[in-house]
Amino acid sequence: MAADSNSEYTLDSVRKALERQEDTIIFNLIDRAKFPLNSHTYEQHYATIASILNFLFRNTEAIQAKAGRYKSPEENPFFPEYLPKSVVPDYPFSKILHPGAASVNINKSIWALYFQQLLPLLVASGDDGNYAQTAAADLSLLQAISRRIHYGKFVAEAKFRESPKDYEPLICAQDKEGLMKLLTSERVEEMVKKRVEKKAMVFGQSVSLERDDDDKTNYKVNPSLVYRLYDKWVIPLTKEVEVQYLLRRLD
Ligand SMILES: C=C(O[C@@H]1C=C(C(=O)O)C=C[C@H]1O)C(=O)O
Repeated sequence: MAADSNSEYTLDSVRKALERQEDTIIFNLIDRAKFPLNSHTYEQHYATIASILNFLFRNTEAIQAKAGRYKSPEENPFFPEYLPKSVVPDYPFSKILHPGAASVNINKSIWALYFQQLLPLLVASGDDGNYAQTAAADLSLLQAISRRIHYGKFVAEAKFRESPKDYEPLICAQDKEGLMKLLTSERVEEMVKKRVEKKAMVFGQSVSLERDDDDKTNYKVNPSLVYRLYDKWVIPLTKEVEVQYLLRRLD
């Protein structure tokens, strides 16, 4: 989002940015689902690297860090302990978030959920030998999911600015449950889940030039899985980021 000025920064503008990120996540789900599980990608078969995934992920993050990716407050690395310094000048991003935002990074939880719970539901079993391409698809999808979840920092800041007097007492009391209750909007959550399910139907349908009606039964990714992805992981983890950010907001 990188609002050009704080005046453009509202809960509505943040929600519009979250909506736009849905497209990126769904197309990355479609891309990963092109490959079977390709478990070889994740196993240690080589003396010099932990796995093809690990090798590609750490080196890609390192290159992207040198190009300045993680200077953006919207980006959070999976392996921050291995990142080289950026070689490009800093971009003057709007100072929207409280400095404590930099210490909020739940990518280790996202990584575990992705490989233990989501991936087995997303892909077919099997091996087609495309291990580097599979790892690249995992990387892109994990970065898209992580970006969306950590956008919770911007959501939380917008909510705090809208009603600081509601949030300050809960932050002072470090009341996680109270903060979670105050920031939750079940109406918005249900709308988000239904919208991503519908997008999965639209983006994932097979388009035919021979038939007038496109095939609306064979989707590239199961729309109900996308609903479940948001319901069980993306939304709860976004709210966890919101709470963690708010707990530090008055530091
Ligand atoms: C992101 C927000 O905060 C919470 C998380 C939501 C989500 O992850 O989609 C939606 C509504 C809220 O419960 C929001 O209010 O828009």
